[in-house]
Parts: sequence; structure tokens; C-alpha cells
Amino acid sequence: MGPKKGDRKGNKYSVLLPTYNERRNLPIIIWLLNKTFTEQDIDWEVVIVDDGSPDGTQDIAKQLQKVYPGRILLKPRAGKLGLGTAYVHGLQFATGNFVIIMDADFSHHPKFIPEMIRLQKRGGYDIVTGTRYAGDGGVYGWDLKRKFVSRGANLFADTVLRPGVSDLTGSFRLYKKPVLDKVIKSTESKGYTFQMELMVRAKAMGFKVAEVPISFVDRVYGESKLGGDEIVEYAKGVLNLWLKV
Ligand SMILES: Nc1nc2c(ncn2[C@@H]2O[C@H](COP(=O)(O)OP(=O)(O)O[C@H]3O[C@H](CO)[C@@H](O)[C@H](O)[C@@H]3O)[C@@H](O)[C@H]2O)c(=O)[nH]1
Ligand SMILES: [Mg+2]
Repeated sequence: MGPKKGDRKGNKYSVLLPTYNERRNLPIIIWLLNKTFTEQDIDWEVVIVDDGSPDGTQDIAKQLQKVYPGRILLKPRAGKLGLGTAYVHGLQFATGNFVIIMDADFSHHPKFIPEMIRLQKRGGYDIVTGTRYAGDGGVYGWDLKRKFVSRGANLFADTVLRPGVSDLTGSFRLYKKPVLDKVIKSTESKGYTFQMELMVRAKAMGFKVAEVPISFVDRVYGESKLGGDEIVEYAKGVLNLWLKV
């Protein structure tokens, strides 16, 4: 066996996977990640940040650690502390020089990761973000209300802040680790607003961002944790950034 492609360049990709009640989705997403990275000969790890899911997600994670030795770090927290802070928590333990953030409910399919990596390499980008709102990107399985909320959230932030990125609220992204370390330090949002704030700040700091169209498919198992209070938080977040950035 020759040296691994990923290893030869010394690149390692750490996937930050926040979970809250994802016991049924976790084995499949990990299986797909392993398949994708193995096929591409890329070095990888997953950092699972589980917020004390009552459905026993952590038991599944522990079993998966045995199936994929050395690939899975489980970094739980005691309770549901929100998506934004879950990323901050997980990042401390990432050992890769690149970080991928994605959802655990296979709304974000790992099949898009190789294209993100290729594009990053080609242009030396600091961030490659999946986009549902450009090119072949799209959303499948959402009702009209949820589609409207997502589109509205993007349009609102884009109008007020003009960051020039087509999908600000999406959370399927590839970052250079030092870039994420830097931007995350100035990001204040605790919940879903986090993605938008992070991207707006990254652009304001002058980081180079590219986009890969993705199809976002609504989860099969379990339910979304996005509630009405998150939407209010989001609107506040946009206006706050408008004052600051
Ligand atoms: N650890 C932790 N994980 C969480 C929490 N809330 C949600 N998650 C995890 O975060 C991922 C996304 O949560 P969902 O509840 O499935 O989000 P969604 O409604 O599908 O929202 C999607 O679209 C949003 C807007 O476009 C995105 O902002 C969001 O990240 C996600 O991609 C899932 O893996 C879920 O288990 C939390 O408080 N703590
Ligand atoms: Mg989801």
C-alpha cells in the first residue's frame, strides 16, 4: 500500500457533528463519512458534540467508536446548550488542519465533501460553503412555511449586511482550521444565528469564500430543533451585526 493521498499532503479533515436526539441517524451518517473519506484516501476524524440527548445518542456514539477505531471523538455536554456553542466546544478538540461543519441528520450528504475539498484546493479558499440558493442547489422536503422562513432569513441578512454569499444560514461548510479559530472568537450567537454571524464576520475580515451547490434534504428520523424563539434571535442578530460590522 502506498502512502495515503491525504497523508502525503499532511491534510486532515475534522468533522464537527452536533447532535441532539440523533440516535437513529448517527450510524448512517458516520458510515457515509467513512465511505466518502476512505474512497478519496483522505485522513479524517469526527468530533461528536452531544448535548445530553435523552434518546441515548451517546451510547450509539460509543459503539461507533469501536467500529471505527481512532476516528470518532465524543465530546458531550451536560445539557442542550445550543448549536453555536456546540461548534465552539467541539472545535477545541479538532486535530485536523481543516474543519467541516455539518448536520447529523443527513440533510447534509457527505457526497458533497469531495467537491468542497477540490474547490478549496483549487482556489486556496479560506472557507467553502454549501449553498442551497445558487446553481443546482435546492431544498427538498420542507413545507412552504419553513422554506419561506429560510429564504426570508437569507434575504433579510443579505439586504441589511450585503456579505455577497448566497446561503448565509446553511451550516454545511469547510474551513481552514486557523480561519475558523479566528472567526469563531468574535462570534457571539449561541443558536442557529451562529452560521450567519460567522460568515458575515469572515467576509468582513477579508477571508476568501467559495460556494458549492448542495441539495438539502429534510431529515427522515426525528424532528428539527428550530423554534420560533430562534427566529427572533436571528432577526436580533442581523440587526446587531448591522450596527457592529
Ligand atoms: N449539540 C447540539 N446539537 C444540536 C442542538 N440543536 C440542534 N442540534 C443538531 O444540529 C443539527 C441541525 O439541527 P436540526 O434541528 O436538524 O436543524 P434544521 O431545522 O434541519 O436546520 C437546518 O437549517 C438551518 C437553517 O437553514 C441551519 O441553520 C441548521 O444548521 C440546519 O442546517 C442536527 O444534527 C441536530 O441534532 C443543540 O442545542 N446542541
Ligand atoms: Mg435538520
